[in-house]
Amino acid sequence: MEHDFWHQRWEQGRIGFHQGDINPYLKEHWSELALDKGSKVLVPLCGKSLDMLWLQEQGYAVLGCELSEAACRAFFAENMRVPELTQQDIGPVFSSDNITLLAADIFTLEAAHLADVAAVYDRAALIALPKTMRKDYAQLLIDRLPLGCQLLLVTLEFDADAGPPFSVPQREVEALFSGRFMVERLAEVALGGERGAGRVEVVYRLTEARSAI
Ligand SMILES: C[S@@+](CC[C@H](N)C(=O)[O-])C[C@H]1O[C@@H](n2cnc3c(N)ncnc32)[C@H](O)[C@@H]1O
Repeated sequence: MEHDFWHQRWEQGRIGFHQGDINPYLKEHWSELALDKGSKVLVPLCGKSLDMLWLQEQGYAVLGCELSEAACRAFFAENMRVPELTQQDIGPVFSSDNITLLAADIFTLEAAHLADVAAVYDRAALIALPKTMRKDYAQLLIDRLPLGCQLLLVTLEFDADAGPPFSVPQREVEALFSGRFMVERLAEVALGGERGAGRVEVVYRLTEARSAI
């Protein structure tokens, strides 16, 4: 997906992916990672997701990465926070109350940017990317996340190739991540309604495979 595609979506307010409430799978399954409070959680392709507020309220430090600077600004403005703004090598960085958003292309992140990350929360990140980018994204996480990292991943499955969002079946999740992580399917929920019919949301936990430790 080209950067312009996403910048236009934000400029035009075509952000149907944004949820006005906390993601129910996050609330239900986050505790299954058994992550120590105070740990740092990476939220890739974070948009202005309210899930970041929930994670912070649970006692975690949040590191979001989002291409759109407008989305980063909207996150803080809409949640009544005035962030500190600094410029880093990869782009502007907004921080307030243990939430740091990097307004940057995820593919420019180096291991140093991800130091101390203990877990990743991916909702609508992997499935936002076309196939070749999904490979690069998974490889980036495999190569650059610190040892012992875990992921909570929410995907969509449906019978079509077009996107975003893209359908990412379990066999692809396994192929993408099994080089480092053990993939467990925690839950699946068939969506209803006109937009959801035929779509299944799937929640995975990815933990470091024994052989990688
Ligand atoms: C489908 S939205 C999901 C946003 C968020 N995860 C949520 O649940 O609301 C995908 C987001 O990824 C951002 N994005 C797309 N490509 C990106 C990239 N290469 N690096 C960082 N962010 C990117 C887009 O601007 C968009 O906000």
